Amino acid sequence: MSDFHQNGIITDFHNLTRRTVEALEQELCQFSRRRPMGLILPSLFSELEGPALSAIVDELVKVPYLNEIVIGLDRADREQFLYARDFFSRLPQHTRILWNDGPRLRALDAELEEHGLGSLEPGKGRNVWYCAGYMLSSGRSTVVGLHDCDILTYERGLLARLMYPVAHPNFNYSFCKGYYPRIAEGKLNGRVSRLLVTPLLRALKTVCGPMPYLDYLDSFRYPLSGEFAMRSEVLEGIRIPADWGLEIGVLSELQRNYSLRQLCQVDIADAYDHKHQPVSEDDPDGGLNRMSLDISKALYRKLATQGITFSSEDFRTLKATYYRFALDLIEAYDHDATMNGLSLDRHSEEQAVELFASNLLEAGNLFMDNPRERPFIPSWNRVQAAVPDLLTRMHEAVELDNQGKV
Ligand SMILES: O=C(O)[C@H](O)COP(=O)(O)O
Repeated sequence: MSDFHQNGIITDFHNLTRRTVEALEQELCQFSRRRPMGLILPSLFSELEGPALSAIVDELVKVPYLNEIVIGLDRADREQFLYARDFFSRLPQHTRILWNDGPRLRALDAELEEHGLGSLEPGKGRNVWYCAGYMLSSGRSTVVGLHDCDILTYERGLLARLMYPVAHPNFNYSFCKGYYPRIAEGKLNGRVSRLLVTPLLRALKTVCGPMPYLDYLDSFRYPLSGEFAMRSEVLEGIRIPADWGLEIGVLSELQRNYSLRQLCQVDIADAYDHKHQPVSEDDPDGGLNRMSLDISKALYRKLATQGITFSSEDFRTLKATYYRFALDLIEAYDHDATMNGLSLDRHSEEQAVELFASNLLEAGNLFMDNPRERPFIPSWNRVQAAVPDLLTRMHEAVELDNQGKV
């Protein structure tokens, strides 16, 4: 049961009374008449074969207020796309699959590249971006939700709670981020969020001095969660990073483009579990190793846009400050876990912190060597200015693919 604390920066929606999903859905059905709702599911083909997605679809079948579901399907060949059509066909909502690797969408991607707007690395960021474009072209939803496809603890109440603050016709929120504790099998998870992002934000406040931007990011209880809901116009204006900086990038764009009174977060689950990536100490291109590099670079780039300059000495100071904050937090997490009858492997937590600390320096070097590196995908506003009919053609391409003309 959560408390009712408000952090004074963004509004926090708690779960104080455990309302039933049916009660929430009844209201959402009414809201949907004024604010039609859609859902984006960024998925890898491999997730169709994993343990989570089939159960997620079983829950979505029962959701009565959604107008459309758009699935972005990555890493699928023709047979796999056809299998996916079958897999999602039991959804009663208006459902479309974006076959990102199919010839039609590939051709549009190549066209964007010719305009200097493409050449994006495949990944969740790019997948979400294309789904957003499709949603804009379909015009069916004014409120759009998004969640990962590897959630093992999925219940449709999670979606209802995520959509509610943005869907309520009398509320003026443009964006809502979900939060939850990542706990499973008696363990505290969420390693990058707990051991990198939180202590890094606090260290940056010490090294760079107080900044509203850092307080804002730190006010999110789970800044890396992949679950959010927004008004559809948000999709047109934001520039999303294509790499693991996606979540930090989205939050940063929201702070730039909206008043804080239009942003909120919501408690969406008592416990959340998903597919865990390895730390990958020896592979800077994989697992949490890569994630921590991308996130650190995303933060440095954003701070640079706020007028902060960094030198090598600053990165060394940041590393030392971060390390101290992170060790103190491990102690707090450990004690909290103990009282809750959970466990925490302090040795592997400290090993992860050592890796993240050295990645802060590495990310600093990469940032200084190549400050112009921009993993950002252009906003849809810009794409529409450059290629005005692209969204219409993308809509047609998706329709043909979904009719099975492949
Ligand atoms: O949210 C996070 O911190 C990362 O996605 C890692 O999560 P995990 O430790 O639960 O795998």
